[in-house]
Amino acid sequence: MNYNVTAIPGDGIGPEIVREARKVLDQVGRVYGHSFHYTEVLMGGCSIDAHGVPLTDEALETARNSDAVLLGAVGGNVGNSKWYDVAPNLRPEAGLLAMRKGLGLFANIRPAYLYAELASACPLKDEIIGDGFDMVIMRELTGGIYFGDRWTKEVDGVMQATDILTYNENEIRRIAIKGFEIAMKRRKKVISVDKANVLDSSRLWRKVVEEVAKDYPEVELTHMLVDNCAMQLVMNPGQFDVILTENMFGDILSDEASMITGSIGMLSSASLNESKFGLYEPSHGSAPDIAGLDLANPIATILSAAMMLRYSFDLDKEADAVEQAVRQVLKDGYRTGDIMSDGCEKVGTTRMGDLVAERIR
Ligand SMILES: NC(=O)c1ccc[n+]([C@@H]2O[C@H](COP(=O)([O-])OP(=O)(O)OC[C@H]3O[C@@H](n4cnc5c(N)ncnc54)[C@H](O)[C@@H]3O)[C@@H](O)[C@H]2O)c1
Ligand SMILES: CC(C)[C@H](C(=O)O)[C@@H](O)C(=O)O
Ligand SMILES: [Mg+2]
Repeated sequence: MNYNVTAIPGDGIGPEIVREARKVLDQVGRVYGHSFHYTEVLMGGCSIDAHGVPLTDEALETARNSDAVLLGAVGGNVGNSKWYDVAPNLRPEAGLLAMRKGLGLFANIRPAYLYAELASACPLKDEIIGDGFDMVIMRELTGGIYFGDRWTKEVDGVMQATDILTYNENEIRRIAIKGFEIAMKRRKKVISVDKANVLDSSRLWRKVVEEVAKDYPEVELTHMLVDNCAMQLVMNPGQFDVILTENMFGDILSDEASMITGSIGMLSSASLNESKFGLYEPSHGSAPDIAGLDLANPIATILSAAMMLRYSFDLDKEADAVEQAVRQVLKDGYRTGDIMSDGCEKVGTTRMGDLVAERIR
């Protein structure tokens, strides 16, 4: 089969990690008889430099008309990049948010799994790691505080900034359904994370999630406050199967979950709409501190490409092959710097991509 993929390298380490994910996809194509055709578009800081905006209408249309999108990352050094001090809609990250919203990608799936080989890269103690953990964070991606009204103004001589957090019941219901559906294919446990002791939006969240739960009697639903969840993730990560949560809580908790897998360079992600269309990107950012140095771990992006094969193209065998190849590289003792441990061989971004591609069977 032929698949049309919009490739968005973006900024910082983006071009390096997307190049490696494409290398692996191309090898999948050779071994399994598929062809992946890529159209590259600009998004983020590089688009600001070229076109004056972080995402052009043409780039969004190219993405919309393709079968799936593969993204590296966007953005510069927060606080001191040339793209920082501009209007909110002209920042690199605004390109990504516009793409998520424009393509209706409301369901963000971020799996956090501890490979046995990376146990020593996990900052938690052995007794906490126990038999490891295998969880999925189901994050709402097109609502909440990211997309509410915002303004900065002076009131009585004092600067004030406001960001509004709104959810409606339909937005909550559709992500809750996705969360329960994915739980049905896993260990049938949903922990819904909110701040219902303080926020009205969280109270509505809890109510709607409970309504949806009635359609999934086999799934065990519990609620957890977000501050407790942040603590439980490092105290007993094995208790989580599916974490269902809103946009900003999911952003924060997924970075925390990534670190206990060994490195943020390991956490893949899929952002899906109502159908099979999706945008696939690592959970991490553009890592400007290591850009261009062949230091970035490409595994999160490679595993995101595996998610693309599984969720958008229904190529389960091929997705398994990519995940198995990553596991084999780790078993064979190769590590990028972020997951390095004693007795392993340290490799750079390019070599890590080669090693995974070579192991596609
Ligand atoms: N989806 C995205 O495009 C996305 C996601 C998060 C952050 N960002 C943007 O990225 C920029 C930098 O943000 P940040 O520094 O807070 O987060 P970051 O994830 O880019 O980096 C945090 C730390 O993790 C390291 N790191 C990240 N990815 C790595 C990898 N693959 N291999 C090895 N080390 C890795 C970095 O070197 C850095 O030390 C900002 O402009 C931010 O807005 C973009
Ligand atoms: C870059 C930023 C807008 C983005 C987010 O907050 O969603 C990132 O942190 C992520 O996790 O994908
Ligand atoms: Mg994030």
